[in-house]
Amino acid sequence: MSDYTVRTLRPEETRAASLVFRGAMHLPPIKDEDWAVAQRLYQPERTFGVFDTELIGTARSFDAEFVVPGGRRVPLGAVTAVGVRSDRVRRGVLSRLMRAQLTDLADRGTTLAGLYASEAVIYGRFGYGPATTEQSFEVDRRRAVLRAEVPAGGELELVGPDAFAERMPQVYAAIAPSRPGMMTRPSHWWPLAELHRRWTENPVVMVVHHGPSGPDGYVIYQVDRKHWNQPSTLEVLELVTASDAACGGLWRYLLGVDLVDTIKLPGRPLDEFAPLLFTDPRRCARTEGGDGLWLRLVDVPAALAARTYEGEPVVVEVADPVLEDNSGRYRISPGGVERTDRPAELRLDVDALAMLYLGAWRASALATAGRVRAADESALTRADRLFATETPAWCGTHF
Ligand SMILES: CC(=O)SCCNC(=O)CCNC(=O)[C@H](O)C(C)(C)COP(=O)(O)OP(=O)(O)OC[C@H]1O[C@@H](n2cnc3c(N)ncnc32)[C@H](O)[C@@H]1OP(=O)(O)O
Repeated sequence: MSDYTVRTLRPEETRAASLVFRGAMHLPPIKDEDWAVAQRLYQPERTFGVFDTELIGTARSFDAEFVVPGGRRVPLGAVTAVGVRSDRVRRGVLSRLMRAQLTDLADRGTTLAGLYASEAVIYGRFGYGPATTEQSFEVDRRRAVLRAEVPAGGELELVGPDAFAERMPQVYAAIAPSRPGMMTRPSHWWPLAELHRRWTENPVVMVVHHGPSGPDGYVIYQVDRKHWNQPSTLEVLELVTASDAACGGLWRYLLGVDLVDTIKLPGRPLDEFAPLLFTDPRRCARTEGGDGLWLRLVDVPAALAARTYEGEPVVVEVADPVLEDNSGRYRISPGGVERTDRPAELRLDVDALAMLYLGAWRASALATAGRVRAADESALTRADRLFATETPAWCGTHF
């Protein structure tokens, strides 16, 4: 086994980290003219590197706030840009990075860590579990007709490219994050949106809906139209609405965009209502679905205490081999969460706890898969009720 050094990178080393990550993802290096923007993604002290003779693996995180069931916001470490050089994989480099990063996040008092996984087999062993589910739709724009009852909507504002960088953060902060699973977008996130606009061939368009008390919805999209006689697609990059009028107004707008055949709506929440808006719901067809945000409870007692519950108490024994302080028994009830010596009614690993945490998965389903071990059926029934949520969690922010 090689000797490795694992440490946080200095600002002048982040470009090498970007090169390692992008190489691992089969992406070209960031060009000189874009680096001034890209380097703003790097929150100081938050990029880890693994070295043998040189840098061979990296992972970074940035701070945000995350909405948990019940509406409270907790500190989130948003983990991204994970990559190991292809000639050094499967030698434990990622394992060292994950251990260092999680220990660091715990020392900083972070409650949760979150990431989007390139492959679903990577992060479970480090305590991450798929905690939100997303689905995608395609609207046959030329044949789709809105139902007459859909609200007309209020005033719309087309945000020009010059105003984008200023308006987007304002509008996002005013409307989101509202539902469980959403997160704030700190200064270390916004350069991603700017890089996307620089790198995409098709113009990115933002339209804001104004309600009686200010912005209450927006859509960001781009249209891919290769040639005048080929079908063209409008891809919705973001659609957030906080009122029925905003929803109706923005959908009327989208259907009215000329020269478009198909509207693609990727990464939507499980309770997406778009098909209900059309006289023929099949004109808004579900095309795919799968895992969205992966969560890791970094501080299990703080994370469990932050969300709300309904029903009867249950005693859960959590095993966390990476952050061992989390291991132990917790009595979870609507009145609060406490460590306890009472006998365990459910036993599970910390990655399975992440799958329960936002209500995406039920304890009884995890038990069927052997991921939760229950003393009896009643403990499962109580856990199903305790962790259930009214609104399916959805993040809507990629990083
Ligand atoms: C949040 C994000 O940034 S997602 C992007 C993640 N990055 C990528 O997908 C880029 C391409 N892939 C890579 O860079 C690397 O293969 C990584 C980062 C996924 C894994 O790095 P490695 O250093 O090879 O991982 P490491 O050797 O520590 O593996 C730990 C364990 O996970 C397993 N593992 C790691 N990656 C994979 C994988 N892609 N598929 C299957 N198993 C994997 C290993 O086999 C090992 O299992 P073991 O403990 O049973 O022996």
